[in-house]
Amino acid sequence: MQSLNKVQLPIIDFAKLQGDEEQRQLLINELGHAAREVGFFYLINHGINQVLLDDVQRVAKAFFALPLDEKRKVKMANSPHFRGYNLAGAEITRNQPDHREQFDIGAEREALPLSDDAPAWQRLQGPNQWPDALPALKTLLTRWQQEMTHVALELLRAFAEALQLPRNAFDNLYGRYPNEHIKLIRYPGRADDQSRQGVGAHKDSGFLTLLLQDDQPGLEVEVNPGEWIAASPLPGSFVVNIGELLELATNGYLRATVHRVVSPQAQRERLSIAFFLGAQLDAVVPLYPLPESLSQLAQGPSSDPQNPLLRDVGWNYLKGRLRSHPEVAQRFYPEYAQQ
Ligand SMILES: O=C(O)CCC(=O)C(=O)O
Ligand SMILES: [Fe+2]
Repeated sequence: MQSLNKVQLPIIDFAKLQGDEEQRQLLINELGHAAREVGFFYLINHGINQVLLDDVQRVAKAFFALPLDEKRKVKMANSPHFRGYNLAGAEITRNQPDHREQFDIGAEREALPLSDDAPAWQRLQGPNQWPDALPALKTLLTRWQQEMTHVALELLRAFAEALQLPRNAFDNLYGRYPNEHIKLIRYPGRADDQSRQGVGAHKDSGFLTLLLQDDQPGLEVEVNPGEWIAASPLPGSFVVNIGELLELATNGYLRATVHRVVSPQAQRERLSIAFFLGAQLDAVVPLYPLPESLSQLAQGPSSDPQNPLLRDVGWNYLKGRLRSHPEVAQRFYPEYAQQ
């Protein structure tokens, strides 16, 4: 393990996208390299106001500080749409509990009226659960979701350019209804003799993830098999990583890199806010025709054999949610919980 506080991942300066043509090209090349070689990078000058970053972190902290009773009123186990609060230890990655407490929201939409033959993933759409005890949470996270979607989509278009595809190549995949997902996460400190799995090693399932972390280390990235480096906190930045949908869409040319979080030491805690940009639930991920110079480097998506990828976005997303949240699975999706 190398120094925990050194910044070792590439840094992408998003302001260059607004610069002259030379700067734009530079940024697009850097982005292509970062995504291909590491699959993780810091995004700086992303355009989201520091006041909003601070407000969202503050309200997330205030949420976790609510009495347990208030948090339980919005527990995820009540929601067929996988929205709401989970106690630390409730989520499972690689068959082990994750020691993190979390609050999930998604795109705020009405649940679909379901016919008997509707695919189960249609139940993923629906309203969020908001705590009455903290009305600012809804206001701030709704704004956060809008602004983050904007940044993520601009980034995705820059990715398309880096792949020498038309700028709007991915537009019809996320379509008018991108499947956004926000997770507020608190990692409690753990004693040395306890499991330190904050979240177990995994790939993210969507297109892109943008993560706002506080000043506590813990996030680690597997840059080569068995070689982990720290994604140390870099103030004002987002840590961005590629999800499985982009890996799938590029036949593995882009990497969805495995990562994990190691719990803080006892008496500490770590707070992070993840924004996952997914595709429209009814989309099917095609294989995009990359130019020869890129496609010859693509080796196929290196899917986790324990967790094969599906091109049908809704099914792929549902599969991930069922695996992570067995309580919701058993209550609302019993026919799939058995499998
Ligand atoms: O909290 C973090 O730093 C990372 C969280 C993460 O990887 C995830 O929730 O998918
Ligand atoms: Fe992740």
